[in-house]
Amino acid sequence: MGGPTTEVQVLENDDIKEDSEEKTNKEEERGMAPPTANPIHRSSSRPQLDLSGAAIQGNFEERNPTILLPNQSDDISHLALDIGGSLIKLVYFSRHEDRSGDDKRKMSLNERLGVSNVNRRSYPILGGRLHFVKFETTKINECLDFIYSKQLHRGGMDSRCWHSRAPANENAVIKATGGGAYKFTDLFKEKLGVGLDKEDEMDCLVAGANFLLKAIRHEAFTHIEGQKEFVQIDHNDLFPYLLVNIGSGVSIIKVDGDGKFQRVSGTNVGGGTYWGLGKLLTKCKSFDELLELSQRGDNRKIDMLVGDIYGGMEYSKIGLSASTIASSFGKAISENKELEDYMPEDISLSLLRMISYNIGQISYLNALRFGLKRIFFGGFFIRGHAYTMDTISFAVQFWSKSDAQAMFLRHEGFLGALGAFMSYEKHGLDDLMAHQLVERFPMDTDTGHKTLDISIQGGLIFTLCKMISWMEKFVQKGTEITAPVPMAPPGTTGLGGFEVPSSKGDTLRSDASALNVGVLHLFPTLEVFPLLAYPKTYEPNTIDLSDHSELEYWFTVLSEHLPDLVDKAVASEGRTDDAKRRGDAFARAFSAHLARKNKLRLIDLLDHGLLQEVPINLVSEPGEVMGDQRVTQHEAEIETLKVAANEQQQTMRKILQQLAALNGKYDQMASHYRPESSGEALQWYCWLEKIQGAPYWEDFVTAMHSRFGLEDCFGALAKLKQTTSVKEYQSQFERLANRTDGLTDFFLISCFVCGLKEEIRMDVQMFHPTTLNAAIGLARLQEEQLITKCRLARV
Ligand SMILES: Nc1ncnc2c1ncn2[C@@H]1O[C@H](COP(=O)(O)OP(=O)(O)O)[C@@H](O)[C@H]1O
Ligand SMILES: CC(C)(COP(=O)(O)O)[C@@H](O)C(=O)NCCC(=O)O
Repeated sequence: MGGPTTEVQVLENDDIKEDSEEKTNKEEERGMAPPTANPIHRSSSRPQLDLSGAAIQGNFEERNPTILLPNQSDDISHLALDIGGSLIKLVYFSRHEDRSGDDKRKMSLNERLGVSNVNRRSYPILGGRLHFVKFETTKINECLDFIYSKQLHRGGMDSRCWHSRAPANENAVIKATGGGAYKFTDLFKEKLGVGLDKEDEMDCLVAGANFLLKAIRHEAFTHIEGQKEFVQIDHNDLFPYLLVNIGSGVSIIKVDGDGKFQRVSGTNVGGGTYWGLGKLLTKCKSFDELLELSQRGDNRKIDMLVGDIYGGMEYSKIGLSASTIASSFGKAISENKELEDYMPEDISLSLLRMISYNIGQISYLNALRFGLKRIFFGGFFIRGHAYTMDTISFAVQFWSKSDAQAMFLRHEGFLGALGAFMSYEKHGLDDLMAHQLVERFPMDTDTGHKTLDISIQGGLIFTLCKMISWMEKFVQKGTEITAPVPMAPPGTTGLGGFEVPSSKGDTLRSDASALNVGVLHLFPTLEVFPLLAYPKTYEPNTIDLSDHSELEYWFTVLSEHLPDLVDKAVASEGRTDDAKRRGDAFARAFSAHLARKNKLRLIDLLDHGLLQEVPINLVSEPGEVMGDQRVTQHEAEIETLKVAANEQQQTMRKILQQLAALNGKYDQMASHYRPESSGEALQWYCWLEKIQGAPYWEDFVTAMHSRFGLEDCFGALAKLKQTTSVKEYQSQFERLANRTDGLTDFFLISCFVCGLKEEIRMDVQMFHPTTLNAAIGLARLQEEQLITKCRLARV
């Protein structure tokens, strides 16, 4: 891999194109310092960063997945950098509104209905994501171009539009850590017109690791003999631990708390050594190429084993089997061979094993010094590579006799950059109370709104789409919850023997993965409106808000007095930090709720918990035995959707009743799909309810379909099978997919791949495509190969 060294997790080509087009219109010269801007500034009134409820967005296999910040209300425009010896790491925040590519097609509900969010100014519901991007340090200009094209140094594209006439800020700074923060200060000033506000590298590594370990579920995992298992971290029992950051060099840090740590050791044999030596010895052009080579290598061709020294025997007295490596690269001295006589594959594997094992061993010895049992490994040397992790784990396990455990982090290389990002707000992580706020006020991951609230306002098809998309997320959540969380120490694998490991990391997963399966927290609680004086005797349905002026009145009262209300609530709890945080979260959730002002009863305005808790244990796990058949992941998902849909009947009934109250919304929806049906839908629904009562969801959808002839695109999509060429299948699939809305990429890819002919599907599945385009491309490739094979066979 010579060229594609830039690995961007979320960037889509369209984005680059679009951004740079806009840019060339506005700026004449590429790479010049910007004349005007809304730069990231340093001021005491800087908007607050809210990391509460942070959760990974992406499937379990994805590395460096984006992190959702569902409760981020202030419009922050943070970008932070870690400029290391080998790579530059960027972490930046984007709001949900900052849509790109596909998202732009999907209008927000309010846009569709022409409703403006009146509360936005006082309590904007933003939410957003943390993005993770990396570049080679030697190609720093690409990084500068990226920042420039996205205007990240000025707070992102949107802010530029809003404030394009704002004067330049001479003191604009970006938080940066790593050696490059010193080395490249002038370059950043010259090219982007911003200063680099330097943060200590070790401080940042520790802050980033603590954040991930405390606040992000499914971040840490063990990797033993090819088996990856997530580790549940107990926030209250995290410290002390050993943090080993394997970057160009290796830093070994004993972490005792937030901001409490000591760099206890390090080694200069690290990632830079593997990449540097490997490049010289194999002539590889990129790190990934070197890593890929190792997957086909056999280190015994070049490593000297105990058996080579002991004439095929083991040295059992000191516990060394014949296959134990006695000396890495040792065979090269005793054989009359030149470098060219060795396979680059074998050299790469031997080197990788030597360095990984050595780091694992040194790390354990340091853990032993301080009596630590848990060692977390970060840094981009690891690159999520199975063999590297297995080797490190093996070394720790072997030398500690299974007493210590090696664990890895999904955001392995971004610890420093995350720490720098967090240094914009230097608050302790103990403040965060991870997951708490989001559980109280669950947000929709795409919109930042409460999950089902948004569905209630929408047209029915939109609601249906949202439900399905929501249920997919629910499935994901359910799987997370029901998945076993191993805490037991790993077993031993043998007596010092280091056979050629079975797993060399079969496929090197691309970093540029952008699966969009979010994590929702589905535990809303029904609570009495906080400031009711006499909750027990309050009869909520006394005021009918079908009178528009009544509605306006109550709406104004509730929204205008929201700040006072929150203030009183916070004061009633002694203005503690916790009370303030909860007050703020309540205000945001409640203002979103009020934005749905087409409510008829006061109770609806006051009630911000429509959803009842959904029983999670109904979710079937992939691979679970159903009757005689093991269901595939996809089938399990569909099954789960059905189960979840049935479980939702009661809730759906409520929602449908409310939908009926939203005068004309049915008609909007129906006319959208069949213009001539305008005006009929509400009438039809009233009649339906009259003859059979509020319908169950499935009955309703069926009735709706037969009455208005709406196509069940979702069902059809899930059932669609390839019968002719991939091209034809692709067209059919796209036709149906175009008529749906709100389906996640994960669902679409899964449907597409499952519908492929078996001989094509198997190969496509092997590559775990992370975008629909990739899946289509792979399917076509596989089809071509099959055709060629057939042709050749005939010849
Ligand atoms: N695409 C890549 N290009 C170069 N090195 C990479 C790449 N991916 C992983 N690495 C490995 O990661 C190491 C750098 O890790 P990192 O944590 O970024 O450290 P640093 O801060 O020193 O740059 C490199 O020395 C190399 O071993
Ligand atoms: C100097 C460094 C902290 C720089 O960090 P890096 O860019 O490698 O991530 C690191 O390379 C290191 O800790 N090297 C090991 C030096 C030693 O202890 O021998």
